[in-house]
Amino acid sequence: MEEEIRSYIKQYRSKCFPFGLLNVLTKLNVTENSNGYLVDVCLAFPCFTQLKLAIEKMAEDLDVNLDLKANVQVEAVRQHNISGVKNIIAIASGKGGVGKSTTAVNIALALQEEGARVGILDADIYGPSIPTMLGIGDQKPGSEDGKRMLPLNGLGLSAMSIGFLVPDSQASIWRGPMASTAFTQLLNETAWDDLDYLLIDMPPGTGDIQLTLAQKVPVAAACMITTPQDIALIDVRKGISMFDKVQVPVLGVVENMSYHICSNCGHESHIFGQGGAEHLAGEREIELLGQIPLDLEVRQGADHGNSPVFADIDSDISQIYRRIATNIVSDLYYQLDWRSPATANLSIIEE
Ligand SMILES: Nc1ncnc2c1ncn2[C@@H]1O[C@H](COP(=O)(O)OP(=O)(O)OP(=O)(O)O)[C@@H](O)[C@H]1O
Repeated sequence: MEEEIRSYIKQYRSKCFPFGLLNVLTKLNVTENSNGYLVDVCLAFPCFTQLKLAIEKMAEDLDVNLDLKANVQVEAVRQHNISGVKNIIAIASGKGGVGKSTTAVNIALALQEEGARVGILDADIYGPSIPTMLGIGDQKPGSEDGKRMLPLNGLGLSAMSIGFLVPDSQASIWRGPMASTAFTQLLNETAWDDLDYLLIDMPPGTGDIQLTLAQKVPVAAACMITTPQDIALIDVRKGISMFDKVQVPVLGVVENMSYHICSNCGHESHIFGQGGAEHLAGEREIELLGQIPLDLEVRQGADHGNSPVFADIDSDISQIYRRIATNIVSDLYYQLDWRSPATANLSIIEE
């Protein structure tokens, strides 16, 4: 039976494991136990939900009782000198107010649920909202060595924001160079603690500040957030071009406020339009990473520092964020070893 289990794992394929489940395992031990068999694995990226589905299917197909033990060991896809962080992912939007910060927080929480160590850095110098969204707006970071700040912890995430350090009114008068210096200081002078992923909540827009950040920070990849509205999609195209310019791969686009489901009758309405992000993804050959509904609990969570992803990991909305989070990190794993300029070992010859 041990051999049957191993060969099942080798041939198991799904959207999350297109090259087989074995391809993403850095450890696989199968041993008999009192219940049946124990499958003990180590994953190369966080995807507990998809792994559990695979193991459940295997137990059914092989008609055997299986226990699962899993952990995650993520590698850096790009070399850099930010200590305590393996992979930096920029969460960006062209237009303001599309729900970028809310989505960044919920994706970070979903990644955490899927088995990763995750941090979030609020680069929105002019309107830092991460402290409020994580319910830690009234806290101040300390320091152990007098040199680097300790990140604060909100809903299990390591977090740093200019909002912890200076009043909003002070940061809002900073000019471009001052704002980007403040941000790079925040990134470099925080004692990040062995994070698999640091998500950067980028300031909205595609101006000089955003360009400088994209250039200065060793970002492994970017992920764009948009609403289905034409005006947001126009700006997100500019954002993608900006990342192209600085050779940061854009993994895909997340459509936020994609639809709304009426809590009384279940009718689905497309308040901000329909099909826009899908069209954009096709046009720019990037992935549509997922579609998030306009949801009351998402809004309440963001306002009160308690996300629905944290409150109920099995709810429908949690599953949507978890799927998006897994799509992002699996893309990073499968694609970036050859797409990232820092790790590329292919040369493309134009004919
Ligand atoms: N899926 C959603 N469902 C309901 N409300 C949402 C959703 N996403 C975001 N919101 C709400 O929309 C508002 C704007 O969200 P958020 O602050 O995340 O946007 P942003 O793009 O980061 O803004 P800014 O450009 O100012 O940084 C917030 O009140 C948030 O609660």
